[in-house]
Amino acid sequence: MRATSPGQKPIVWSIAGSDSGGGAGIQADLLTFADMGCHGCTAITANTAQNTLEVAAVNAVAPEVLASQLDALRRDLFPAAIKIGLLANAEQVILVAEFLRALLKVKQIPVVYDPVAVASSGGTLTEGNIGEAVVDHLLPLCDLVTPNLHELEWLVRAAANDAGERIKAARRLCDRGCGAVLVTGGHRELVHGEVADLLWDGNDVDWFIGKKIANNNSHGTGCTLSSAIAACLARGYPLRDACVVAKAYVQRGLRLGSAGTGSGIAPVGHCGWPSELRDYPEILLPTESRAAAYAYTDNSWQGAFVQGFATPDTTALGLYPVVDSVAWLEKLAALGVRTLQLRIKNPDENLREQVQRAVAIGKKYQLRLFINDYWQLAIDCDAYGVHLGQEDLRCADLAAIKAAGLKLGISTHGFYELLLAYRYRPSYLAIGAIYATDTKDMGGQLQGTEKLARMAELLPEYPLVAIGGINRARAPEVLATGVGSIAVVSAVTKADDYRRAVEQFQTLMGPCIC
Ligand SMILES: Cc1ncc(COP(=O)(O)OP(=O)(O)O)c(N)n1
Ligand SMILES: Cc1nc(C(=O)O)sc1CCOP(=O)(O)O
Ligand SMILES: [Mg+2]
Repeated sequence: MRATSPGQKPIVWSIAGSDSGGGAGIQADLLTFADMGCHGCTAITANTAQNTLEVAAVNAVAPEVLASQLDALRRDLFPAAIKIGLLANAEQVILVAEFLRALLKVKQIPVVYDPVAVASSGGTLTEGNIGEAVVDHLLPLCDLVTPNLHELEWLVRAAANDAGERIKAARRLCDRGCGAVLVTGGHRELVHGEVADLLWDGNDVDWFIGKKIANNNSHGTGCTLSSAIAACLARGYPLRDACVVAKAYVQRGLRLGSAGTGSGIAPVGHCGWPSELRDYPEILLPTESRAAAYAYTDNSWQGAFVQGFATPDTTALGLYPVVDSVAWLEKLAALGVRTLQLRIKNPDENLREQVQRAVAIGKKYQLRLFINDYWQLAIDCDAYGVHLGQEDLRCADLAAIKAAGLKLGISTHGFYELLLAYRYRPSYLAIGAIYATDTKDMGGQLQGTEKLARMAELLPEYPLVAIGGINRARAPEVLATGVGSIAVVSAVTKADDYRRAVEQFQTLMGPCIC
């Protein structure tokens, strides 16, 4: 992973309380920002006297003390994201809301609010009930609010026990004006052994499911989660990617942290970027049977949930040109290219015949030939494999694709989609767009090689394909991330000399995997 010099680190503010025990609050936030490659700044709202057993005192700072910290930061260290934690009284809530309102007029910055009111040791942290001030003044300024179940119930004044109640409460909170709500489920399991967090973004439900870890080092998990999300947002991650990476960071801290610090609930560990897949949550799919326990229904998802598609003969699929005609397939197959895709976006009445001819060429040259989009035709024509996008997963008959023995490749754009697609255990996972491309409008969903390397690190043995804006000059940087295949459209089909382009890629990747 490339080191980032201090000057390049995104700045993240934490407006929160100090935990003298070093487990939660500002202390946890700064450790988290550092682990996630951000520079942390703080505006301290309260000086809490805490250890792992109790909250002995809260000691809110005076409004002018809080305001002077915020003003100093605004003048020099403008943030890329803000995390808000403990606000000790209604006056502080209103002060922070007014400050934010002015700041957000200068520039839109993601704001993540962890509505801390009660410490994990059970001690109350606020002076009086600040719930009304929070809902009226602060929520409308927040992009994400991250309550645990107690905090959710406190803010909406309703029970949030079963899955249906949680979804309803999250929707009600979101209706008060915040962008999204992430409800952490650590306190009550819906399915034994599973810690499920619920994301409601105003339109869709998502459940992120982690394995329960029975260690006694969970102090500061809420602060750490919200700080990790803020850090990821500061780094430009989309919301869902930020949530799953942050959940993995906390899971890693629970797994690797030390349970022996203090004699009560020990601090969660801060153990660096989550580089192991086992810490990442499973994305719940509405088609799987346990979705009922999470009240997760979505009629736009059809078909059965199936896992485990045919594995290719190698994890390194090599140079992978994506072309729009049978003629291109034949020309490239003749040059020794082994992995190819037929991607016809404007089909005419001859589509079936084109797929049949493509499959025949595939068999003649023993290609790993994937048919894009047309999974039914691919099955009918006995193709080697099919490539599907995220939207296709809702309606394609994946059970039929698997039963027919076809290989399945799935497109992904970021951590969330990667984890979602991985649930199916497809034959390969494509990650894009790595760079800007003129071939397809990717709506700015660019991954870059740093993120690609993070994703490749999670799945070291899995067939991974990088796609989007890759040319001969960029290929070494892409291959250095650990992916075994590069998919290209224009670098081959728009090359002045496609033979030379293929030869150059083959030289780079080695003939054995092409
Ligand atoms: C190898 C590879 N990766 C990604 C894509 C994109 O597929 P999809 O998201 O289905 O988009 P379209 O190609 O259908 O526009 C791909 N085709 N191949
Ligand atoms: C078809 C396609 N899918 C992408 C994805 O990220 O899913 S990027 C892409 C275009 C790739 O073309 P080129 O090599 O010319 O940039
Ligand atoms: Mg497609």
